[in-house]
Amino acid sequence: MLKRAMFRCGPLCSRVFAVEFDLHTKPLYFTLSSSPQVLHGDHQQLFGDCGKLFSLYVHSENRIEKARMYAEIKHKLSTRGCDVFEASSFMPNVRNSVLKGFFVRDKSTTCLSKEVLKSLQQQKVSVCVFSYEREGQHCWQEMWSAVNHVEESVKQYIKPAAAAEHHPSTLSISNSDVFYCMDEAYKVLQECADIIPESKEVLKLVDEQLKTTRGNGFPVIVIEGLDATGKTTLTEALRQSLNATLLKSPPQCLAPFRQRFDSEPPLIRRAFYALGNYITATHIAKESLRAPVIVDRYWHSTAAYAIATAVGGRVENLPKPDSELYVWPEDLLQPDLVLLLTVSPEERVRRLRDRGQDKTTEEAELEINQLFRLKVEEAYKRIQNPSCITVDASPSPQEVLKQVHHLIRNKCHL
Ligand SMILES: Nc1ncnc2c1ncn2[C@@H]1O[C@H](COP(=O)(O)OP(=O)(O)OP(=O)(O)O)[C@@H](O)[C@H]1O
Ligand SMILES: Nc1ccn([C@H]2C[C@H](O)[C@@H](COP(=O)(O)O)O2)c(=O)n1
Repeated sequence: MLKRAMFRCGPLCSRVFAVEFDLHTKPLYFTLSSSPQVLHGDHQQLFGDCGKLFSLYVHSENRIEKARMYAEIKHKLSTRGCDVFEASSFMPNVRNSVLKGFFVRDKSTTCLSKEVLKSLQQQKVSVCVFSYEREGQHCWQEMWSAVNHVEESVKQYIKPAAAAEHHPSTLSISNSDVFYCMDEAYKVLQECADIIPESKEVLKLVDEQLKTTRGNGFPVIVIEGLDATGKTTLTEALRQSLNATLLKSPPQCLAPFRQRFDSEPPLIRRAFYALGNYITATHIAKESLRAPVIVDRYWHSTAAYAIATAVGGRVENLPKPDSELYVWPEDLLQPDLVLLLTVSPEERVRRLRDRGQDKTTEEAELEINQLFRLKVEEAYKRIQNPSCITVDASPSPQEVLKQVHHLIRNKCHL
């Protein structure tokens, strides 16, 4: 079964592998060769360091199963005290050719990872073990099995490869992390209906919404931004000052299901948020006939967070600014104006602290989160049609409101 799945993904020798060895640089790329290849620099550091080195890849024809298994492995490995690097194998420029996995380095004397590997071996996971020959400075991989430890004696040598033009994760974002039409997100929840009963309730709520097209009504203004940038404060002030209707995405009717879907892997979680936007869209269409509408988060949030999560490491790994991945879904109601609130990282932390965020979460605001925030903000800015206008939200709430009124007057003639 495993071999058949791997065969379908293309022969190993034609695939490129990428390991997120250092989040601040490009992934480390390599291919497989039948002859030994001398390793230098980062390749030598990854493959030549002490400790046992493994790679794990999930194979399943069922995308829901695959996504959940991947998340489960990630969780299992993160609690074992090993070094875990996200990895992928792909065919250059071939969409949906990506297999996601991990590199695991276990430096413990008790071989903590072994137990995890054994439990995974029963599942649709391929495990390779790496061996490094110090004198010849080369490394090879072999398939691993819980019984024999090395299943096949065929050695495949690591051969450094040039960096791919586009980060491999960008090959699988469309309709896995970001959904470009409602039907694609709908299908995901249909596929998980048996294992996540709440999916049926969400789909029922989607079905109940009338398919609406927007008439010539009042302006629709979306307020976007990272958490604690002041969206709630501003949207409430706008509601009062413009006599507007305030909506949110996800809408209130999905609130009882949000926690459930937040605990699911990106494929399922993002499909849930995507459907939330379509429900909010029908509310926008209706309410904008009566008054201006202010929306707290919408598609920009769904796409920006999804892209920033899917793409590992640094901002440079994001899809290029002209990528089709930033294009607004054709079947989703468009707002008239999208404003992106930004504040400095220091000011955000201050606001989070003042809001009473607990110490643990605050402490989690470390560099890795800083990288993530930079990617979310950059992805927000790259989204097209409609693109967003950045608003410096550092001044006082009154000042921010004044700036925003000015923009709304100019852009929406309100
Ligand atoms: N312009 C401002 N200057 C100083 N503090 C502000 C400003 N706007 C909001 N705050 C404060 O910052 C904190 C976060 O604001 P708010 O809840 O409006 O942000 P948010 O973007 O809605 O956050 P989240 O997305 O996490 O719900 C609150 O304590 C709020 O009182
Ligand atoms: N339309 C939306 C709204 C929210 N999200 C996701 C993105 C973040 O993970 C999280 C932030 O929401 P908050 O904590 O501010 O309520 O929810 C989304 O994907 N799409």
